[in-house]
This record gives sequence, C-alpha cells and structure tokens, in this order.
Amino acid sequence: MQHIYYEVGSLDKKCYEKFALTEDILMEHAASSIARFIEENFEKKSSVLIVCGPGNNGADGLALGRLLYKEYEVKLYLPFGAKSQMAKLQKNRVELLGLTLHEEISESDIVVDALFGSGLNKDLDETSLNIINTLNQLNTYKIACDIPSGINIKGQVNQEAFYADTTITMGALKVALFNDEAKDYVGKIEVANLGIQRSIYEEKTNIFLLEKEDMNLPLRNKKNSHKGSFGHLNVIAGCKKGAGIIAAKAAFGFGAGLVSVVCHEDIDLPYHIMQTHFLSDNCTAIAIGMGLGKYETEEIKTILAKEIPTIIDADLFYEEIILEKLKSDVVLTPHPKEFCALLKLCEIADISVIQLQKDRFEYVSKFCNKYPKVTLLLKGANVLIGKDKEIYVNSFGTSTLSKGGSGDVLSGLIASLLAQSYNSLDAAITANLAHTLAAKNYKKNNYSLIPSDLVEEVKKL
Ligand SMILES: NC(=O)C1=CN([C@@H]2O[C@H](COP(=O)(O)OP(=O)(O)OC[C@H]3O[C@@H](n4cnc5c(N)ncnc54)[C@H](O)[C@@H]3O)[C@@H](O)[C@H]2O)[C@@H](O)CC1
Ligand SMILES: Nc1ncnc2c1ncn2[C@@H]1O[C@H](COP(=O)(O)OP(=O)(O)O)[C@@H](O)[C@H]1O
Ligand SMILES: [K+]
Repeated sequence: MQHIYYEVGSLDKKCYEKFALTEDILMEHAASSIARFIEENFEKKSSVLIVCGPGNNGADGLALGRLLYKEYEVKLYLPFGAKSQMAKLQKNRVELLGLTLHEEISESDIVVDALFGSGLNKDLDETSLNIINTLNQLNTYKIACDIPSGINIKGQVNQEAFYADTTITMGALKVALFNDEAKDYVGKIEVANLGIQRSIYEEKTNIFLLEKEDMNLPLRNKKNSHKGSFGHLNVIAGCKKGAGIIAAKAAFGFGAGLVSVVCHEDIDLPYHIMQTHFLSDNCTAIAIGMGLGKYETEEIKTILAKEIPTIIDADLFYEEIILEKLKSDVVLTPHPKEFCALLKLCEIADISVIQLQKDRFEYVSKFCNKYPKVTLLLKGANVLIGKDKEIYVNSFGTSTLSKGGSGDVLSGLIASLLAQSYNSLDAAITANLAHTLAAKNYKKNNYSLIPSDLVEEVKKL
C-alpha cells in the first residue's frame, strides 16, 4: 500500500524546518527526476518542448530545461513569463546558460507540461485553454510535471486538462490524481523523490493506494477440511434473478464451500448451486439487494436483522429499511447513482451524480464518519473503499468492466470472502483487487467481457 495525501504543503514545510532543506533543493530534485525519466526513455538529441507556467510548476520546467540543455534539443516556452520567486530565479539561470525562449508551441519528440501544478486556483483563461488543447493535439510523448495542467487540487477537470502519458508527481501521491475525472489524463504515475527518501518525507495518512500485494486470496492451506470449512453463502434473488445467479456463480468460483440462492419461485441454476426458499440454518454470509426489485418488506427486515455478515447492493440503497443495518458491520457496494440515493436517505447530502463525481473522497469520508462500522465500497473508474477514518483506493479497474453484471460479480466475490470468515474490510479489499486484476488479465478485446469471463479470470489469479 502507498500513502496518498490531500496536499503535500505540510510535508514540504517539514523538509524546510526539520531538515534544513530549501525550496531550491527540493525543486532541483523534482526537475532531476523528470530529467532522469527522459534520459532513461529517450535518445540524446531528442527535442523536448517544455511549457512553463508563471509559478513554481513552471520553475520546475525551467530547471528541467537547464538540466537537459545541450544533450537534448530543449525548447522552453513561457507564455505568461515568470512570476514566482523561484520561477524568476530559474529563468535567470537558464538565460545565463544561453538558452533562448521560444515564442510558440512546435512539434517535438517529447512535451513536458509544467504550466500549472497544485497552484491551479481558478478557471483556465482562453490562452491557457488554447495551450492545453494545442498540446493535446501533438502526436508526441507527453509528460506532466506534478499534475496534468487543468486538474485542480480535488482532481476535478472543470474545462480541459493535459492528457499525459506519464505524470511525474512531486514528493508523494495526491488525492487529485485518483479522482475518477482525472483518470483519463494522468497516464502512468511516478513519484519524484525531493531530496530525502519518501519514507522520511511522508507522514501518517488515512488514505492508501492499494497494490497487488494487498490482495489476500482465499487459498486453501488446510488439508483436513470439508465444504463446511469454507462457509455457506446465501444470495437473495429478487425479480431480476440473473443478478443473484451471477453473484452466486462468482462466489462459488472464489472459494465459498456452499452457495445457495434464496428464491420463492423455482429457478434454473447450475447443479453446484443450490436453491432454497428461506435462509439456510448454517448460512455464514448473506448477499442481498442485487436485482431485488420489489420484495416483501417484512421478509427483508427479518433477513437484515440477522447477525450474519452481510453485503448489501443495488436496489436496497433506495429503501429506508436498510438504515437500521447501517449501525452495524456491513458491506455496501453502491455505484455513484445508488450512492447519491443513499446519501439522501441518510440525510448526509442531496446531490447529483455529477456533484458526487467531483468530490468522491469527501462524500465517502462524510458517510464513513456518520457510519463508522460500515465498509463502504464506492464503485467507479477508481474504486474507493471507506471504513471509519480510512479510505483505500483501487486504481487497477479499466473500462473492460463497464458492463451490466460486473457489479454482481463483485458482490459475489465479496460475499464469498465474508462467507469464508474474512472481516468486512479485508473482504472488500481483496475481492475488489481480484475483480479489477482479473479484468486486467482478460486478453480478448476490451469491449467483449461478460460476467462468466470475469469469473474465469478470477479463478486464474
Ligand atoms: N513547494 C515545494 O517545495 C515544491 C513545489 N514544486 C512545484 O511547485 C508547484 C506549485 O507551485 P505554485 O504554488 O507556484 O503553483 P503553480 O505553479 O501550480 O501555479 C501558480 C501560478 O499559476 C497562476 N494560476 C493559477 N491558476 C491559473 C489559471 N487558471 N489561469 C492562469 N493562471 C493561473 C497563479 O496566479 C500562479 O502564478 C507544484 O505543483 C510543483 O510542481 C516542486 O518544485 C517541488 C517542491
Ligand atoms: N471505466 C471503468 N473503470 C474501472 N472500473 C469500472 C469501470 N466501469 C465499471 N467499472 C467497475 O465495474 C463494476 C460495475 O458495477 P455496477 O455498475 O454495479 O454493474 P451491475 O450492477 O450491472 O453489475 C464496478 O465494480 C465498477 O467499479
Ligand atoms: K503540470
């Protein structure tokens, strides 16, 4: 797991005050990291266009130009001149070196966007917008310095932003890089060391980026076992029975010893999945909500009142009957529209999906502050898993998963781990990693995935 921060100003301050490092030293390291990336990936003499803004992001770009000068064909473009102290200092240095400034954008092998970084604090004016649009049209390798210009500190893209192939971010990972709106722009993310090791630069945080190593698959080590050793999941199937069946199949493939679908009407199920009309006596986890539609309220209430590990999905996020359950340890897996309905139901906020997507981290925090026992998994391009004060980010997902039924597979995977006695947070983290990594491993075209393909890939992890 890596740390993620809302802002790194306080970490920079620690460097100045505690380690007597200066802004100049930090900046030199920031620029060196980008220079190293270019030297490792591009031949000498390649042309590098560096677009520098008026503040310290631009100053990073100017310092980079100085570091590459002579070995590479450096083209510095400063559309707004140098305004911050550091930008003026760096501009003076490049001028003393004999570097001339360019007056316009031209085709180059590499483009470095050092226009705006964490200081973007207002809408882009026409000139900046034109620059970003022109850069985006260039057919070259694109590197963003710290953060693609046009993305603000919350990760919102309110007009347009620079489409980076790689973002080299300074010091530590920032929340802004992981908002869904930023995902198409950031490309591959690398962290630049600012003069001390990252482990010293960083402080305690409540936000974490999940890595493959955080996935703890339900591998079986015990030899003396039987099916009952791996739990019995009950999936409650409603009017859209397919959803429950997909979840049940995913759960079985992910290790639950027994899986039953609870349904009043007779349904066609694979032979290894059982049907029952009521909850099983030995049930160790419940999955409810997917494809539920209208269901007998009293019956749902009775099921939710059971002290059995439960995952709630889909249709139930619109129903008041879940409110009582939110006081307990339960897993919720809403997509953005369902989460908006839930926020309203809980009287936390009455917002649109667009508003939610602008501030995903904030609303997950608000919800988890109010319901600290709940494990909340907010679906999206980057999934956020919130529990009490902590948020875990999974950025492995791809649009391969944008298909009906993908969410049902995820519910099944989480439910399977709950049935196998994982705690709620561990179940959500491992199942979500498995879900996204399975989709990543899928080799056919990225438009073609169906739920059963996803389950097959999960089996191969
Ligand atoms: N603080 C530090 O120690 C370090 C900072 N570094 C760099 O410094 C950057 C932050 O620098 P700054 O705080 O100077 O901020 P920026 O350089 O990101 O932007 C601030 C400048 O842009 C202008 N501006 C903001 N929004 C605008 C808009 N929409 N249209 C036109 N102009 C706009 C502001 O008026 C100001 O002149 C980081 O992103 C990083 O690249 C790095 O050098 C590493 C060390
Ligand atoms: N573009 C994307 N990038 C990453 N993950 C995605 C993307 N689109 C969808 N997903 C994932 O696919 C799943 C879709 O779930 P959901 O919308 O509930 O589907 P359904 O209810 O039809 O099964 C979620 O886990 C979501 O995070
Ligand atoms: K930038």
